[in-house]
Amino acid sequence: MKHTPFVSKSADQPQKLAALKQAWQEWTTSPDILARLTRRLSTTLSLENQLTIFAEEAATVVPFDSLQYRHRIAKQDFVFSTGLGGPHRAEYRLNLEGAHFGTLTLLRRKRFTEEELGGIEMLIGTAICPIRNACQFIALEQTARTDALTGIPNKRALDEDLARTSHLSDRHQETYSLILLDLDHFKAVNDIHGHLVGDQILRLTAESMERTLRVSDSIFRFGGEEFAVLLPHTASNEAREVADRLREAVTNTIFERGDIRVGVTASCGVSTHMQGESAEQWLTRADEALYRAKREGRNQTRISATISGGQ
Ligand SMILES: Nc1nc2c(ncn2[C@@H]2O[C@H](COP(=O)(O)OP(=O)(O)OP(=O)(O)O)[C@@H](O)[C@H]2O)c(=O)[nH]1
Repeated sequence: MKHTPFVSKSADQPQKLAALKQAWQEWTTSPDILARLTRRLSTTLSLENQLTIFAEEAATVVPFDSLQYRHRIAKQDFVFSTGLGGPHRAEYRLNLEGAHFGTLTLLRRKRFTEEELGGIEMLIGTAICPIRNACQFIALEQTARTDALTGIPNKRALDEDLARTSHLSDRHQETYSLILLDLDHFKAVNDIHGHLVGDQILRLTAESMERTLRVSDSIFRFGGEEFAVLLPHTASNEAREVADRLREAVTNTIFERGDIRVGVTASCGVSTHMQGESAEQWLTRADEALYRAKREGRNQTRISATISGGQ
């Protein structure tokens, strides 16, 4: 067990505690803008909230017409903008310890004075560490939602999106379908050609599926050789067509190296969200349909039965 040393009370502890109490009162009620900005920024890791706070506080000392921020985080553009802009701009590249954390621009109809520019720099100097933390938090969240092998969203991302989509489907009576696609006899591919070839086929499969889908559709790596596709505004018949197109794309994806040519087929299970159904129940129905596609010979699509019937 870890030994915790006994800490003796120092004689001046009451004074220290009183000083702490006073510092706390000053900290929480301080009219000092930098203290207030620091305190407010420390309450959130959301980059959007931080930029809103920054804009609010900055506007109290340097009025502006628009604040814009842009940064590319984890391969995605993050853009934030308030107001309508103006011809004069004060633009800052946010750099800290050799890394870049976006570009922040203030726009105004009236020219900025030197004093105002100095003031903005002080505010940015105060905000840059929290902004760096928020950028890194977004990047970490993105990594946690991404499959390392294929670079597409992973099962965690699917679970989150399915829960949100079930909710949306119930609230707005919108039609969402889910496809589970599983490569056929993939174990044999690994056994015959090795795991590295198997990995490459999984990457190629993900790429060709992505190319086949609409921008509004989302693809996930659900498990080892299993993918999921979420289709908004899509009923089961249309989803079956998409599933068949995906299977065709997979079949046409051939791995080639030297004399080796490896192709795979895929089976699909489709389910369309039913009112009141949980994400888990929805996913289970797609999985049952996939199981039927496998059992009935593979390289085919099966649709989960709904109230109006299925096949
Ligand atoms: N190369 C590679 N193989 C994987 C990965 N994840 C899972 N697999 C393999 O995928 C195979 C899945 O095998 P099974 O579950 O028996 O399924 P199957 O051989 O595709 O057969 P059916 O699904 O019934 O058609 C196993 O050999 C796993 O090792 C991966 O990331 N890379």
